Amino acid sequence: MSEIIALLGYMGSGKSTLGKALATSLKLPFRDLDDQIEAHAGTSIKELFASGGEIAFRKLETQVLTTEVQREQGQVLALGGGTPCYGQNLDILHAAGVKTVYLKLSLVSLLERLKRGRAKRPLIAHLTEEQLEEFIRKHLFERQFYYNQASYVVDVDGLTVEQAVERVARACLYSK
Ligand SMILES: Nc1ncnc2c1ncn2[C@@H]1O[C@H](COP(=O)(O)OP(=O)(O)O)[C@@H](O)[C@H]1O
Ligand SMILES: O=C(O)C1=C[C@@H](OP(=O)(O)O)[C@@H](O)[C@H](O)C1
Ligand SMILES: [Mg+2]
Repeated sequence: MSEIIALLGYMGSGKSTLGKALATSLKLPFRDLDDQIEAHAGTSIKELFASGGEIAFRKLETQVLTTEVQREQGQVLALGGGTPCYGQNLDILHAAGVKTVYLKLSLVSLLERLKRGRAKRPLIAHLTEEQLEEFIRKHLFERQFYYNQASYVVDVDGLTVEQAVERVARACLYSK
């Protein structure tokens, strides 16, 4: 079976950014599940949430994920923040032999990043800064149950992109 490394973690943890850099470093193709969903739907995530709501988005997410894990060629796949938390998605990943990596970041660091990056994320786009902190605290607590089931948990708090990539690569390549 092909080697697929999937990055998971909360919104803003760096899945898309580190995924691309990790793929370059490992000389593997890179795919972002959100981009694949947008390509499949022919519209943006924002529009998908606006037109069909989160339930429609989650259905499509599982559908596209199922296609992605069946690829023959190895790849680095950046998941969306909610991907491992819905339906059978975690089982789909692990049953296909995908190595999953949880990019773990503190609440403070996530908040700092998401204050600036919330516009393109429909789940938090409408929140004020104060509401954002409350929301992330609770949401992260709920989602950690799923994130902690990843094959590898890598603490990337305070690391540069290069440092984080090295740590993730080491975790995936040199441990069982
Ligand atoms: N060390 C770092 N590692 C990853 N992302 C970082 C880092 N420092 C700053 N960032 C920024 O944090 C944001 C992370 O967003 P992104 O990669 O889209 O995360 P995700 O896909 O997990 O939501 C980007 O704006 C990125 O430029
Ligand atoms: O956490 C979530 O439920 C979501 C995270 C987003 O991806 P990022 O984690 O890359 O922002 C995207 O899939 C969608 O907005 C829903
Ligand atoms: Mg992303």
